[in-house]
Amino acid sequence: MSLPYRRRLAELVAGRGRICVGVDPHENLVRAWGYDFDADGVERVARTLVDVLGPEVPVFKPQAAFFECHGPAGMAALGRVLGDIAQAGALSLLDVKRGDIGSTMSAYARAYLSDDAVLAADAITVSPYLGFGSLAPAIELAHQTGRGIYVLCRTSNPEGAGLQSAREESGRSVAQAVVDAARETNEASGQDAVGLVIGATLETLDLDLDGFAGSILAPGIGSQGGSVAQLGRLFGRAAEHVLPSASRQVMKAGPDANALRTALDMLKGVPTGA
Ligand SMILES: O=C(O)c1cc(=O)[nH]c(=O)n1[C@@H]1O[C@H](COP(=O)(O)O)[C@@H](O)[C@H]1O
Repeated sequence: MSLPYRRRLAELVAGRGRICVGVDPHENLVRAWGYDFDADGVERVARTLVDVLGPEVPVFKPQAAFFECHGPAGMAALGRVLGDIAQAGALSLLDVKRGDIGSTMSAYARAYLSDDAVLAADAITVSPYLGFGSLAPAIELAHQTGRGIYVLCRTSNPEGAGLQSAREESGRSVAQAVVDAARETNEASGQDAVGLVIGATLETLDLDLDGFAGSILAPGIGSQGGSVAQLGRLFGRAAEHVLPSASRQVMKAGPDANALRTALDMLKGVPTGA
């Protein structure tokens, strides 16, 4: 087993800064970079991005959807992108948002979190809305292989609030139940392999994150209106665990390498909140 994900992340963030760059080759972006929107175009954009920014970025988050929509050729391209990320010494957080009954979840876990997986990543995004307990096979494999999972908690999109802020009979919100289950899992394992996804677009934090020591992915920077400068105010003491994530905000600067580096520099410098 390699070092636990949380520890590898902390070491990389200490050296490269606290930022996650999303690899989301949208059709309009791929065309603006001068390519057709096919498996080849998506691969060129993604691999150029990783090639240019690789040494300065601790975590890349490829969005699987943009590769999956090109079928087997797109999936093969995704495999090469994951390989490039590893070559650059960065971590790959594959955004697949998987979630299913436990027996099926174990196959998804095997697809991304086992050492011999074709699409092995350092971490994946998962959905807890079939019940946090249904994620157990992914959590178990992540612990075994030193990988991580990020559990959707309070997402950046406006449609998420109704479901995620709904209350249990006890009065606790559904999203808070996710936080509590993640915290308990981390405390029991001592690995902090379970992270949370909490959107940078939230007006206020309607969650108690005290004692949560896993990584908190905060997508929604830039194109969705969130800003790195606001994260200290939004997350307070938990800000030290926050990994802000931006995709289009960086990628739209390409394909010029200097422009990509400038866009990345503008995103770095997250307040610690400590
Ligand atoms: O899990 C995610 O990464 C995610 C969660 C969330 O709450 N909101 C969210 O936007 N995302 C993903 O983060 C990326 C956002 O892209 P940009 O808006 O271009 O930075 C997309 O790949 C989304 O699927």
